[in-house]
Amino acid sequence: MRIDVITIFPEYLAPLRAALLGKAVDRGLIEFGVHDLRDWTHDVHRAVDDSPYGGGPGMVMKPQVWGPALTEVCAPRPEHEGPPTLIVPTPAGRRFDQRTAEELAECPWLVFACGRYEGIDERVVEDAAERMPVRELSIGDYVLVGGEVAVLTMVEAVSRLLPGVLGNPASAQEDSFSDGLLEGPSYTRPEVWQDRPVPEVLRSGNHAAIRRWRRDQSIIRTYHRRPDLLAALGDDALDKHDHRL
Ligand SMILES: Nc1c(O)cccc1[N+](=O)[O-]
Repeated sequence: MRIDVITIFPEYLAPLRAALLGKAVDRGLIEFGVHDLRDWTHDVHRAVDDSPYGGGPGMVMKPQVWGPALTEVCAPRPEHEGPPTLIVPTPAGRRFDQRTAEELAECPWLVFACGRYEGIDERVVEDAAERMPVRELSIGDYVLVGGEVAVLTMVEAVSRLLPGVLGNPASAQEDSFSDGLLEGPSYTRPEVWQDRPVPEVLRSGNHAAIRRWRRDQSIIRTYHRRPDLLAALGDDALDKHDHRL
């Protein structure tokens, strides 16, 4: 997979080359390109924004800067048959969740456009959508200063699903949300800590009972913390177990 990021703060994306992702890059599983949006400015102040039409607070990012940047960064590449998928992190986007991460993990080439201030002139996305798939995505209902943190979040959630990136591929299948439920509690040694024992079933060696206990704990935790996820699952997904919530 190739991932390009366009931003006015390239240094914000340094974590992409650290730890797990850095190893994936070293092993050729992911190719990163980080681009400074100001490289496509033409004035002495290297301005990337201007005041909004219609008035209002804040500034809007200029189409005359974003347009050429996207044209160049998204230009056809010999190693890719088609155009990239353009991802625009925005509080006004559709929710980015595990299913979205799974969909994006199937894309051979992603380009992330990091907006700042009040966002990017709407015509930039309209124009890009005539040449490539565009997805405006939100990682949550809160206000950030820009899209860079959202890009780091999405890139990690997507990259860990790529074959070979995680040491144990099974963990990508068993973690929270992979089956629509929250992950239940986890324990490790010692057997007793602060007079708190590890649940006996986990030490029983009875793998069927352990699977059942873990499933019940996931359902109970999801019921108390994220009932919206349970509602989305529907009854048939929960009928496998006789459980007490
Ligand atoms: N929430 C937010 C924001 O305030 C600014 C850029 C991106 C996002 N987001 O992806 O959720």
